[in-house]
Amino acid sequence: MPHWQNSDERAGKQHMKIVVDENIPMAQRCFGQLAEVVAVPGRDMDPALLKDADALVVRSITKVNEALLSGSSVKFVGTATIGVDHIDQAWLAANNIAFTSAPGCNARSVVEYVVAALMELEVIRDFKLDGKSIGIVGVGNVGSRLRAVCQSLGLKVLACDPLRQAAGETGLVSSDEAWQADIVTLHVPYSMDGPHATHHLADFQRISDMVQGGVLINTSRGSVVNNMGLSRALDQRYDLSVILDVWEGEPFVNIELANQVDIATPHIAGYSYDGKVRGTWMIYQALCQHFGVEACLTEAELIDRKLNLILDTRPDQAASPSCARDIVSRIYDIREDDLGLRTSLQLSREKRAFGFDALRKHYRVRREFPTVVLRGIDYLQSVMNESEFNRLQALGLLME
Ligand SMILES: NC(=O)c1ccc[n+]([C@@H]2O[C@H](COP(=O)([O-])OP(=O)(O)OC[C@H]3O[C@@H](n4cnc5c(N)ncnc54)[C@H](O)[C@@H]3O)[C@@H](O)[C@H]2O)c1
Ligand SMILES: O=C(O)[C@H](O)[C@H](O)COP(=O)(O)O
Repeated sequence: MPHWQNSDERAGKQHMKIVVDENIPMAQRCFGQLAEVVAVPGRDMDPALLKDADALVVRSITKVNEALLSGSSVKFVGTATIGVDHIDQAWLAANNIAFTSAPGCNARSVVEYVVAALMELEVIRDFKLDGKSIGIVGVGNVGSRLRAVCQSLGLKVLACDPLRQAAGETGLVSSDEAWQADIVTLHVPYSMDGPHATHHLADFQRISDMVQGGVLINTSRGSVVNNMGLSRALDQRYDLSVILDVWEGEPFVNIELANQVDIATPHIAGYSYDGKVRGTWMIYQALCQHFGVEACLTEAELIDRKLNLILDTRPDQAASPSCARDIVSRIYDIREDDLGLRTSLQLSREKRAFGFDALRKHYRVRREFPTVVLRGIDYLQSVMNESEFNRLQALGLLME
């Protein structure tokens, strides 16, 4: 395999062109080894730009289909995301264009979003996580990781996934059972066809039938929840709490609905720094393989060590934490995302969509819990009650 490491060899490869979404971190570092990299906003990808390109690497906002690629020289498409509903995979296959996504790349980030949201709910609502049941709908990369964390947190997990059940996986419940849990969280791909289509999986009736004081969380795709149906249900069910990261019609957000829900964020559940870098790296690996080049960068090499996070919790350091949420919010403060979206919704109608995109484009560095070193663990154990300390232990932080 060629291994283009020196600049002469790289220069010889400049005839290849890779078009990438400008919001893909480390794109130049990874793909620049192979080709000329042209970075553009994901919503501005057009056929003229792609006509002479060899590869295209997108995120979820670019629809990749015949209209975009017909007549182009693109032979490889990658999406640095988990979701693939923006890709016409059948058309790509029929036209001999290789395709790869980044399964699981930001799954941990979504899990941490859900945990942070539930801990926040304990502050903003009359809600206590202890002793609750959680229905996890969809037990793939995100759902299975979430199940493990929820079990460590002592929640009763009711996981449902009819496709996995049909394939013989045990320990799953029916959809109806999962929807009777205190908390219902959706982790399914978006699909409009087939027996397990997820379009409007959560509709007015499903939501209206939730248990008293129930919590609904959607981090999958906006249209998995019928947004109008949810809004109508909430008109009658003030007792329900809702956390929405994804919206029908993004980058537009239904303002009335946003005002009804407890936590509203701009599709950033998967936006950990680690998850994004991992997504780029996975596509880089696949692209190297496709073009017969040896991948010479490791995932770890892409992580900027200056961004490593050490939290010292001892009394002479920052304010003393009394509960797990105090620590979680220092690593990932979900209120910043909620406030950002709500502030953007006060912009004029024309600017709101730009506001949504801008929040995502300029997203802060958010590290995943297992990369964070937590110092002063003996001290924490002495100041926290046992159940809070146990919660903290369930989160996978590196404790010293
Ligand atoms: N908000 C974000 O930032 C963010 C980040 C990552 C992923 N996502 C979304 O979350 C989705 C799930 O991610 P994942 O990595 O777990 O995907 P995955 O493909 O690994 O798992 C999805 C699971 O859902 C199951 N499923 C399919 N239809 C179902 C149905 N009708 N009822 C119950 N289960 C069903 C599948 O069998 C599969 O096990 C992605 O497709 C993506 O759209 C959003
Ligand atoms: O499917 C995914 O991986 C996520 O929804 C992803 O984080 C969305 O981010 P985007 O591609 O829109 O930047």
